[in-house]
Amino acid sequence: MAIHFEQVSFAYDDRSLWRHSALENVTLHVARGAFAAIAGASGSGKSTLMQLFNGLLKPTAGKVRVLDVTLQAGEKASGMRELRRRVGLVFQFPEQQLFEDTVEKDLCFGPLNFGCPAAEARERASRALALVGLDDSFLARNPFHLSGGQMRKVAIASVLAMEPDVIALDEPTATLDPQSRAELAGMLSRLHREQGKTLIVVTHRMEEMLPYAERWIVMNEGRIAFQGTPGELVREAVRLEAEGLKLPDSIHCWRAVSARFGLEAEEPCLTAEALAERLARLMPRTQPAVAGNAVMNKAGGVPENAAVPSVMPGNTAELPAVLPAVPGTESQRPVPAAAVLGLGPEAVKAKSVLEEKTVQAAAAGRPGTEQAVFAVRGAAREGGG
Ligand SMILES: Nc1ncnc2c1ncn2[C@@H]1O[C@H](COP(=O)(O)OP(=O)(O)OP(=O)(O)O)[C@@H](O)[C@H]1O
Repeated sequence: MAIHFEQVSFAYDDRSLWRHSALENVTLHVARGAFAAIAGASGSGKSTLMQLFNGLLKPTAGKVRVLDVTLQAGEKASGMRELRRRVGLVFQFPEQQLFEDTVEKDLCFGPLNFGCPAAEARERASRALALVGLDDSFLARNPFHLSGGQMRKVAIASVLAMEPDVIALDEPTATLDPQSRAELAGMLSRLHREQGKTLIVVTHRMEEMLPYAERWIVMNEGRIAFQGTPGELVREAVRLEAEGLKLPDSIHCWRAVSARFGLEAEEPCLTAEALAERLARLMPRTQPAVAGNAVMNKAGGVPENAAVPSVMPGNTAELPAVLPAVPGTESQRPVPAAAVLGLGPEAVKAKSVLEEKTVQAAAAGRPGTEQAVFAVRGAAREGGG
């Protein structure tokens, strides 16, 4: 186990008049090599939790075990320096911690500080930069002359240069533009897959990490509201929303689709690609190549005069080959998949992660067609998502 918390509580300014309890009775575990995500409302204790991972904060009650170091409330711990090297924390806006006049100096700072010889520190700097997808030409550049996304990557590389076993990042994609956010999320996933690092990402954009995180921890007012797999998260969705957690639309969309087609026991499809492939497999085997070319009205809803087929499990032949276009509307956006599938009122909850995405789903083994092309778009909900 990389991280194990046993009934951990933490209070800022403990034993003072200003005592503020941030964590209460938290028991959690993250396996070695896992990709975990921590979600929860602002102030729910996510950043505090993260700072307990490398002993930056110590529990005021309970026991924290990280790798082979135990931090017990009220006891002095040994091995803290090594723990800080092995568990790298990337704080919000890490680029604010860059301070040298070249990227190379910034990347070498940590390793040199931990006694690494200069030549090895430079090798590590180059390797860390490659891991975040930047080449050696960046080494000589001034970090303050880079784009926001590049600075963020360099700041993450400066933690990677320490070659930690566990990396915890607090809102790594905050304030980045959509393309840099997607790039960074993909880069973290690669780091986890190819380097076998234990990765823990604090996020309030759950949808960004849903394709990657295999374990979720949800905080609510300093307590654990949920921990488990994405499938378990979907099953607990109603309770979590009742407790005030806003869940991403991809979860609503899968709940609606899985309830409609009796797929609740399956692993959830929480990305547009996975959902499109699953929908492709619902298609009848003899279906010709399909293009969902119906259009939406301006509000993004289902056109009133669009035929909404009734599709039941085992009765998928009723899916129309080509969805009807609606005259007199300007939009040429694809019709909402959820509504086309006859999901009715549930689909209203499913504004899309799938939005604006046309997905090619392989439909292997289907006579007569090599690919079913789905123009997939979830039903729009004003202000949702
Ligand atoms: N240095 C501090 N001193 C006193 N209280 C603090 C301190 N840092 C955080 N807190 C309080 O502890 C609680 C948990 O804060 P924390 O920053 O861990 O939440 P969070 O879930 O990470 O929030 P956010 O998503 O806004 O970053 C909050 O009530 C916060 O006000």
